Amino acid sequence: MSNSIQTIIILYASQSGTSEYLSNQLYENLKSKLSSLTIKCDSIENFEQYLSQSYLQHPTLYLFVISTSLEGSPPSSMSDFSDYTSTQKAISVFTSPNFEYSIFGNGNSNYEDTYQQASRQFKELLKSKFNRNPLIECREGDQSEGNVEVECEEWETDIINYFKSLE
Ligand SMILES: Cc1cc2nc3c(=O)[nH]c(=O)nc-3n(C[C@H](O)[C@H](O)[C@H](O)COP(=O)(O)O)c2cc1C
Repeated sequence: MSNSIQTIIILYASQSGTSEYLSNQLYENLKSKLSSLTIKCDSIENFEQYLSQSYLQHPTLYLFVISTSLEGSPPSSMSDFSDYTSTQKAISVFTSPNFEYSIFGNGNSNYEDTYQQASRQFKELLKSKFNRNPLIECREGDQSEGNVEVECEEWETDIINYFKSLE
């Protein structure tokens, strides 16, 4: 299934703009390097528009870019999505054979106990509850290591290489 992906949807959860910025850069770069695909980029607030059966009639790759915020919580823009993950609708989306995903986590390891908590919780949910593995290896950027942009660029390279390898 996954080799016929025609659509990539980037959904970002950002509190103060870093993940939004990374997502917009990713969007521009993927559009120019994977020009035959349909690519969209939006805040995770608008998830319902994209996690829909109309998109999932065909294999679709969802790229989640998720920051961890205060005390390990997800950004406020992700709260409706977090509620949604325990609904019946979400079960049909996350178990759809056309749902493919990867996750980029954005955090700061100075917050030792809650480092990357928001992205890791979502990753764990997809694995343990829905038995789904990422199509492309998930990556994380650590602000305290100053490697957020580099890691995100590596992730972008992995994504591009995946599609180029199918050509
Ligand atoms: C008030 C505050 C609390 C934070 N708490 C955490 C945390 O618990 N765990 C973590 O990994 N990063 C934490 N961070 C780091 C953010 O994830 C990091 O700054 C990220 O780049 C913010 O992304 P955003 O601009 O997309 O919201 C925190 C940052 C701030 C400003």
